[in-house]
Amino acid sequence: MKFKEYPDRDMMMIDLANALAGELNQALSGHDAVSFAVPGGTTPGPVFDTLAAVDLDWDRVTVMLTDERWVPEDSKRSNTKLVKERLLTDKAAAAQFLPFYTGENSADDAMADLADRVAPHLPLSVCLLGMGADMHTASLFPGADRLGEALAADAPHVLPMRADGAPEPRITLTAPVLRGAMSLHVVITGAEKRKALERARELDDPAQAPVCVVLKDATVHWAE
Ligand SMILES: O=C1O[C@H](COP(=O)(O)O)[C@@H](O)[C@H](O)[C@H]1O
Repeated sequence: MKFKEYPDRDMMMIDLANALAGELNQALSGHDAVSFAVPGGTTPGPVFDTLAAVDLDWDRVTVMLTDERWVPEDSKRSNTKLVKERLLTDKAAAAQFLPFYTGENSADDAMADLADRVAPHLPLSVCLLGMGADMHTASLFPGADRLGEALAADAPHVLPMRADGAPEPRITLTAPVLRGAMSLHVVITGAEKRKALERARELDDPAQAPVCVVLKDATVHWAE
């Protein structure tokens, strides 16, 4: 794991956005189309604000979420809402977006079709993840109902997930997809998450600390 500590959050968000833009640009120089997976939640908004204004061949970039909450797009809890409002604006509005929430009754109903839609975009060119203080990443939560399946080497690309720590059902990219990304970053803030990261490294067990699935290959970005 590479760990980058920043003097403050503003510097981290700008620096990280520039690093992601550089990696997307490099991927675009070698491929006709590239994929970019991004987290939802409360942390990545400022990274998206900077990235959205970057000059890139965004029309050759497919953006997807690392995970989605099974709520309609107009819900405050929707990760799609965040991405549409903060990332897919300005220059990045030219990117393609691959939504996970389909409006079907449940994430289980959507899973097979969604796995087929994700497949052509793998391996992910660039993947940015968040992490919760409970050491979940994407929607791989400790104790989640299908965590074992999602951690398996032969896991499907996406799986529905329910967990005590998650107020609504989720759909998430699985461990092999996340681990297979050509470039992996995790963005976290605050003392609690830094402690959680240290705990995850001690445990070194994705069943207890799901973020461990990516830590070996990821750069973790942290600011107080
Ligand atoms: O529920 C989620 O949580 C994680 C972490 O979110 P944060 O609010 O603590 O930054 C996020 O990475 C994930 O995409 C989201 O669905």
